[in-house]
Formats: sequence, structure tokens, C-alpha cells
Amino acid sequence: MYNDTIVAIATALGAGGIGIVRISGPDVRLIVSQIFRPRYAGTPDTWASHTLHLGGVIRPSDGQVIDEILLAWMKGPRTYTTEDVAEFHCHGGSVAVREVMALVLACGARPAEPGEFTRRAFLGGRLDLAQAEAVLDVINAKTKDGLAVAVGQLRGKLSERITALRARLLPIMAHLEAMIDFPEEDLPDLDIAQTITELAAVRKELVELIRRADTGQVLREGWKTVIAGLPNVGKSSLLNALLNEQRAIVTDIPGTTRDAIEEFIDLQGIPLRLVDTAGLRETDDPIEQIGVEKTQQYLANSDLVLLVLDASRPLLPEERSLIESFGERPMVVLLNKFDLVDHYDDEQRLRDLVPQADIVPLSARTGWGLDQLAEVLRRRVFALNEDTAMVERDLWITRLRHRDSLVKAQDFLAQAERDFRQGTAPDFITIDLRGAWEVLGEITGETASTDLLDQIFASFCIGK
Ligand SMILES: Nc1nc2c(c(=O)[nH]1)N(C=O)[C@@H](CNc1ccc(C(=O)N[C@@H](CCC(=O)O)C(=O)O)cc1)CN2
Ligand SMILES: Nc1nc2c(ncn2[C@@H]2O[C@H](COP(=O)(O)OP(=O)(O)OP(=O)(O)O)[C@@H](O)[C@H]2O)c(=O)[nH]1
Ligand SMILES: [Mg+2]
Repeated sequence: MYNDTIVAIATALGAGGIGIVRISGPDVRLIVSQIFRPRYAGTPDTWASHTLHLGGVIRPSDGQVIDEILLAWMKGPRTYTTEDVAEFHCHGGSVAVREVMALVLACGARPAEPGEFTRRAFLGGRLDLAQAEAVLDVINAKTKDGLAVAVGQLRGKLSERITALRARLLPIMAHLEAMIDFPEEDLPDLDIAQTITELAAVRKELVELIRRADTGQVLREGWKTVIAGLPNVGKSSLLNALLNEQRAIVTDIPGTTRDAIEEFIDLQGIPLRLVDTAGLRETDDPIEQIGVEKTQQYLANSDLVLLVLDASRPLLPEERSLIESFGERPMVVLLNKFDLVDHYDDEQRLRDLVPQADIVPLSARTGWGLDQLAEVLRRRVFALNEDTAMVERDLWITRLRHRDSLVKAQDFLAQAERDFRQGTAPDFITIDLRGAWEVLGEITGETASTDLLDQIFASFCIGK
């Protein structure tokens, strides 16, 4: 428990129906009784927990009524933070909430740090670390699938699985440690074959979760998708067509786009972080050169390249070498301007050049072919999992942090399996099993350091 009371504006500032100031900590009762005058009877000491009270927020110095509000009273420990919590539900707009916040500060509360309410929920044992991270993912969810995955984790889906996997390691660890601690005792022998089978089974579950982590990350963050190609092939037109808005300037002058333009889109449920880039070419224009360098940087960091070609002309040598420079990276080749032609002669040459790519004919001008593009992307995102209805049902690893821990755990277990096979001494095997146990515990936060917690909660918004 903390000895200070924190306060934050919990809603976005600006026009809106309601604005909420939330406080949590030991002085909540005191603060409420100092600045809130209920229309009807009672005080925090007589109200039932989780009740709403109409009343005025009063400035104690001059008795001025700041706003007429609903006060939500929640009595610890059965609250979000596990402490006493009150929420001042003010009228929306920024002045009333700011005034109420100032009054609360004057009563001795201090401004909450980013994520501090959720951090208190974690430290109070109401949420584990994976659930706390999921709170952030719910807020930042990009699509309804992303939301479903985040809410699943908030409700403990990931945590339950990790806890269950750890629990399976426990009896093996206990047995080994008993052998180490009491070598003289007549302990029942560990069934080596059965232990190896069990470890392999646990490891298989880890591998399966890791395998789908790429999809999970796309669900959470969107797919970093770079639209690239030579100048004037219709990259910006494609961005505009996908966004359904004239976002980027389109002209028939090659070299129109200089700066990269990044936009998030929900393309029929597929979260894309789309980047329109400057067309790639040798140029003497210093501004365009910078643009081309930027394009290269975006390409280097992309998850997927949408390579745009002009279908109304043959594949150019520059395009050939461009494609070759992309190597094996995931790519969809778009034959744009298909409204001008009825076939494309170089399709076979393209297929030989980039066997991993999908090739989609389309027209950014008319919108023809965009549905097929969406279909191709959907198939790629869920390449690992054909049935997209699985999203809500299944567990997805959506964070690199979780993936890293799983990879480490699976390495430890693989080592333990090898050791068992080779008859290595229990003292050594137990180190690997402990390692697996600990790195899995980092996911749920049982074994997380203060630094890690600082790092995670720093990425939260204030008031959460
Ligand atoms: N006004 C408001 N809306 C909100 C939140 C909030 O804090 N305030 N939340 C904040 O993120 C989310 C809801 N999450 C919450 C989770 C637990 C408790 C809570 O008080 N839990 C207690 C008591 C439950 C009960 O008695 O019914 C508990 O679980 O013990 C409150 C909100 C979204 N909406
Ligand atoms: N007929 C036809 N014209 C198109 C299509 N897509 C784009 N164009 C035209 O092609 C020209 C170039 O389009 P942009 O979208 O600016 O091309 P870009 O690839 O972004 O060009 P840079 O920014 O210079 O690299 C414009 O005149 C567009 O109207 C299409 O599908 N069909
Ligand atoms: Mg452009």
C-alpha cells in the first residue's frame, strides 16, 4: 500500500459529454469530504461501495460551486487499484475537470504517473503483468480482432496458459531438487522417459505460441506495409484508394511524393500501417534524394512490401533490379493501371523473379481489384491459421516481450531434455528448468524487475 493519493484526468480533454477526474489512495475519503457536497445524505463513510452520488464540487476557500457532478465512490480493497477510489464525473470540456483536478491537488494528492492506477492494480494483485499490458492494448486496439485479442488477455487468457505451463514444470523441479538435497534418501526414481515426454509436450505448446506470434503482433500493432515502386506508377493513388480519401498529392509528374506518408487503415479487418513513399529513382534533386533515402529506410523496417508496377508498360530493367534487391522479403506485386489494358505480358517473368510474391492486378483509379488485394492480405496475415473465426477463441502472443520469454523458455527446456537423455547430473538440469520457470514468470510478472515494470508502465497514458 502507498501512503500517497494520486489524481489524474481519466478522459480525453476537449468537448465531450462527461470528463472524469479519478483519485486513488488513502486520502480519498478525506478529499471527497472536503470538496464534495452531496445533494442528499451521506459521506464516504456511510455510502455503500460502488455507488453514484449527485452533488456539487465546492472550493473550500470561498464556497464557490465548481461544477455539478456525479461522484462515483468505490471502497478498497475491491476496486480497480485495490485502494479507495473516487471519480468526479464532471461535465465535459476542459475547464471543469482542470478545476476539479486543481482542487484535489490542493487537498494534498499528487498527479499520477503514466499507468500508475494500473500499476497499483498490479502491485495490489488485481491484475498480473500480462493483464496490465493488455489494458494498454485494449485502449490502443486498431481493429475489432485486435480488441478481441486484447480483451481476452485482460481477462487472463494468456496468464492462465502461462501459469498452467509453469505448473507442469514444478513437480519435475521438485523431484530433482529433492534428489540434490537428500542424495542419501531412498527417493522414488524419476521416470526419465516420462519426464522427457512431459518436457517435450510443454515445449511443443511454447513452440506453437511462438509460431503464431507474428500474426499476434500484426493483430496488435498492424502490419508495417510499405508502398514502393518507380515514380508515377500510382503509389499515392493506391494509398488514397485504400484510405478512401485524397490524402496524398497525385499528379502525372514523376517525383510528386517526396516525404513518406504514414497512415493506419483497417482494411476489412486487416490492420495496416501503410506508408506511401517517394518513387525510387536516381535523381539530382536534393529533396527527392532525401525522400528516396527515407523510402529505403522504411523498406528496411517493413513487414510487407506492396510493390507497384505500371501494368500498361513492360517490366523495366530498373524494376527488375529493384525486385532483386528486395530478395526474399514478403511482397505483393500490384499491377496497377489495369483499367488501361486487358492483359500483362510479363507476369511469368515476375513469377520467376519473386516466387514468394502474390501478384494482384488492380486499378487505383477505378478501385477494381482492391477487394482481391484485401483477400490476399487477409490470407497472408492468417497464413498460419486459415480460420479467422479463431481470433476470438485463440490465444495470440502479441508482444515481443512475451515472445522473447517464450523463446528463452523453450531453449531452456530443449537443453533440459538433452541433459536428461545424456544422463547429466540433476544439479545441472535443475538450472535449466529453473531458467524456464523464471523466464515464463516474467510474462505474468512474478519474476519481473522494477526496471521492467518502469519500462512497461511508462508507455501508458496518464490517467490509466
Ligand atoms: N468509470 C470507470 N469506467 C471504467 C473504468 C474505471 O475505472 N472507471 N475502468 C478502469 O480501467 C474499466 C473497467 N474496469 C474496472 C475493473 C474493476 C473495477 C472494480 O472496482 N473492481 C472491484 C469491484 C467489482 C464489483 O464490486 O463489482 C473488484 O474487482 O474487486 C472497476 C473498473 C473501464 N471503465
Ligand atoms: N489509368 C490509370 N491511371 C492511374 C492509376 N493510378 C494512378 N494513375 C495515374 O498515374 C499518375 C501518377 O499517380 P501517382 O499516384 O501520383 O503516382 P506515384 O507512384 O505516387 O508517383 P510518385 O509520387 O511520383 O512516385 C497520375 O496521373 C494518376 O492519376 C490507375 O489505376 N489507372
Ligand atoms: Mg506519390
